[in-house]
Order: sequence, then structure tokens, then C-alpha cells
Amino acid sequence: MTLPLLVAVPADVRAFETYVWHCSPDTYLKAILKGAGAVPVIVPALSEGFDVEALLSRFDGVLTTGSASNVHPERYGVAPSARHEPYDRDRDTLSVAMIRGAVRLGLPLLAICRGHQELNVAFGGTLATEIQELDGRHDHRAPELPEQAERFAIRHPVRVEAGGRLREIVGAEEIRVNSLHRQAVDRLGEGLAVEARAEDGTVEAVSVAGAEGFTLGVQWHPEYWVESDPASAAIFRAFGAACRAYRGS
Ligand SMILES: N[C@@H](CCC(=O)NCCCC(=O)O)C(=O)O
Repeated sequence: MTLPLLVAVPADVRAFETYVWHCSPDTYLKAILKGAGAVPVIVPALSEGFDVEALLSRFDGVLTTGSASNVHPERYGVAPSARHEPYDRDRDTLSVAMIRGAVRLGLPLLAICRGHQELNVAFGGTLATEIQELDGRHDHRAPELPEQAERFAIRHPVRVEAGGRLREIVGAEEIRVNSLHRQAVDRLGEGLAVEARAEDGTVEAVSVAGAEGFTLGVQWHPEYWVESDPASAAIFRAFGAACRAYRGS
């Protein structure tokens, strides 16, 4: 029997009906299955109760998802304000630990949107909030439309840096991406390399320079169109291949 590839996904913590849930949107889980050929495993945000790096030794990759919640600004030395809310501090704790552990172990890491921001913070970087209010910046928030497919519609170009990991994956100097965020990388984390930028300079993708394993953070959402958009499919294919290679290593 061949053991399936397993990808760890840190849960969000949400209150719903009369319970607190540890959960993750199905679009990421389906993209891991269909795009990377791996089985997603949601890890509850209870990392005070277990050794995260020991847990990661049971996995072949890590994917950190997007979320409407924001990384708590105290994690990057900024005083909290209503402009940084809503928070999910248990998600912060688990996700940052999984990111650092994955990079240390050489475990493939794909970090998406909030996950991309967590990657930057995990390496000592900072985030800007409400970037649409900053001079010269575009509005990167989701359009206020009812249909999810309209909110996640592909709508702006990003320039892919020459010679980087992402350029190798997508094979193009420009791709078009979707955008559903109001925060973004401000000061780049120690040892991170910019892999793509939007026209307004927003950092849209990063990698960990010199990392042993596959590491890619993207501000957009390749999971949403993984079955129809070539660049999205290429990202998940490369992540899956890295997980298979890691399993074989
Ligand atoms: N909260 C952060 C990260 C944004 C993000 O992960 N968006 C995912 C989709 C959220 C939605 O459905 O609205 C930020 O705002 O920058």
C-alpha cells in the first residue's frame, strides 16, 4: 500500500453556532488534493499542547491558507488598533511555528495570502495595513460582489522577478492574479527574496533565499483557479512535486 502524501494545514479558529471550530476553507483543501496530489490534514490551532516540529516530521509539506483575519501586529512590533482587526492569535502561533519548522526541516512550504504575510512575519518582517489608503497603492481588497467566483476573479498583473523560483515555475515575466487583501508586506523579512510585485510595488510573492526545500509565499489565491488557470496549476504542481521529492528523500 502506498502511503498518500500528507500536507499539514494550520486551522483558523472560528465561533459558529454554540461552538468554537478549528477549520479551513475547502478551496485550499481541494487544491492540495487535485493540484498537488496530496491529502490535506487540518492541524488544530492548539500548538501549546504539542511539539510542532515533531508533528511536522509526519508530513510531506505545509500549506498556510488565507483568512479574513490578520496577524496580530504585536508579532511585528506594531501597536494593535481597530485597523488591524480581526485577529486569530491561536492561528498566528501555530502557523508561524509551522512555517519556521518547515523551513528548518526542508519541508516544502506554500504560503497563501495570510499565509504569505505570516511567512514574512515569521522571518522578522512587518506588515502594512489598509494599504489601499497609502499613496500610490491600488485597492487590493476583494470586490464587494455577492458571488465568490467574482470576489476571487483574476484581475491584475504581477511582474515575476527574473531568475527566481516563481519565474521557473510559471515560465513567464508577467502573470495575472486575483487579489483579496488589505494588508501587505512592509519591511521584508530577513533572508526572504521578492519573487513578484504588483504594479504599485506591493510584494506579491516571496521565497526563502537559500532554503533547502521548496518555499513560496504568494499574496494571491492560486488555490481558487487551480483547475483552470495555468499559473495557479503550475504552482500547485510544483508544490506537489516538491512534496513527492521530500517523501523520497
Ligand atoms: N487578512 C489579510 C489576508 C487576506 C486573505 O488571506 N484573504 C483571503 C480571503 C479573505 C476573504 O474571503 O475576504 C489581509 O486582509 O491582508
